[in-house]
Amino acid sequence: MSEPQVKKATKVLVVGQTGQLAKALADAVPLRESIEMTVLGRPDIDLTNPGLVREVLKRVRPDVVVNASAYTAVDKAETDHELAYQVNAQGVEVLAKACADGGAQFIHVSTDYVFDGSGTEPYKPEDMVSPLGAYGASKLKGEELALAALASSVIIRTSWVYGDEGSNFVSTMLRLAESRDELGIVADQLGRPTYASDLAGAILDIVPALDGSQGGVYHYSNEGEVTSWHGFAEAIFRTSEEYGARVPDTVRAITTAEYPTPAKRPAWSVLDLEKIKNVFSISIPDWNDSLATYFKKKETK
Ligand SMILES: NC(=O)C1=CN([C@@H]2O[C@H](COP(=O)(O)OP(=O)(O)OC[C@H]3O[C@@H](n4cnc5c(N)ncnc54)[C@H](OP(=O)(O)O)[C@@H]3O)[C@@H](O)[C@H]2O)C=CC1
Ligand SMILES: Cc1cn([C@H]2C[C@H](O)[C@@H](COP(=O)(O)OP(=O)(O)O[C@H]3O[C@@H](C)C(=O)[C@@H](O)[C@H]3O)O2)c(=O)[nH]c1=O
Ligand SMILES: [Mg+2]
Repeated sequence: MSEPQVKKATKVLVVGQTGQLAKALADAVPLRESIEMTVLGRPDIDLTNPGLVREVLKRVRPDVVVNASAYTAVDKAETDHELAYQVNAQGVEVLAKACADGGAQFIHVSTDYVFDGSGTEPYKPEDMVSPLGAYGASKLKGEELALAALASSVIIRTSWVYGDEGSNFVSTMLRLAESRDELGIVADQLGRPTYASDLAGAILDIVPALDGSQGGVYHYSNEGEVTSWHGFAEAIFRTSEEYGARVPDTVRAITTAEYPTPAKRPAWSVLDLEKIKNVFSISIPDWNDSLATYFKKKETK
């Protein structure tokens, strides 16, 4: 007589405890019986400390590592190249190598800012990359180093991420609206936002499907109409007003030239989502619906 088959849970190590995506992953995991998750951040794991990274992986012995940590300060990276590269490039290589040594799969998150924004069609994962700033360049290097160290690495580029917690464009808009009557928001940078909970859900769908053959670059954002930061701000205020929040009288559409920043940002960063949907059979919510979910969740907190 054969023993009953008990399928072992997949052991996932998430790197980046305090970040938006890491928190969304931790929030989502209780819904997934087949996943056993450990979430670690600094000081317990630090991508700038290779010895510590290797030690943690040897101790935890994960089946899958999800890197949700990064140097994400886009403007600061312009004057802080060194640290941005240490975390987003070298640190990722160390992590990918440690995965290779320990026989773990690696899911790494990257960004739309690897593109220069001169495109006119949604960017496919294989389209030409040419980052405009140090953050994007450091993230691109991280992608390359991860794939070179471990060819089965699944790199997920995403865009305009906002989570329930943490600092992001949505929380910035809500904060500014408390005190400002007028805002000027760039209307000539186009893309689509990503709700961190949706990305976390997709990652947890992908985890049990990994078999070592899916290595490469994928794109994930929310679905829906292409918008601009200005369009996104308008949608944020439309919804926040329904929940009784103070909103600015005027949300002006401005040009990038009218909002100078240290780092250049792509004018077009719309991601084509076909590959991730097809390879992993996932469906992706519309960003307007996810924004509504974000506010609904906020209200019940
Ligand atoms: N936010 C966005 O709009 C977008 C993000 N992405 C990518 O998505 C991923 C998740 O981003 P998001 O959740 O928004 O990021 P956050 O900025 O919210 O969080 C970043 C996390 O990285 C950690 N971290 C920074 N440096 C190190 C280090 N040396 N060692 C270990 N951990 C470190 C931070 O920890 P600590 O608290 O200790 O500083 C923090 O927990 C990143 O790869 C990012 O590049 C891609 C597109 C858009
Ligand atoms: C606060 C503010 C911003 N902006 C503009 C600046 C910028 O072009 C745009 C968005 O501002 P943020 O500071 O949120 O943008 P930024 O930090 O560049 O967001 C990026 O973060 C990294 C980590 C990524 O990987 C990207 O996908 C993207 O989400 O809005 C205004 O026009 N008016 C304003 O009042
Ligand atoms: Mg930012």
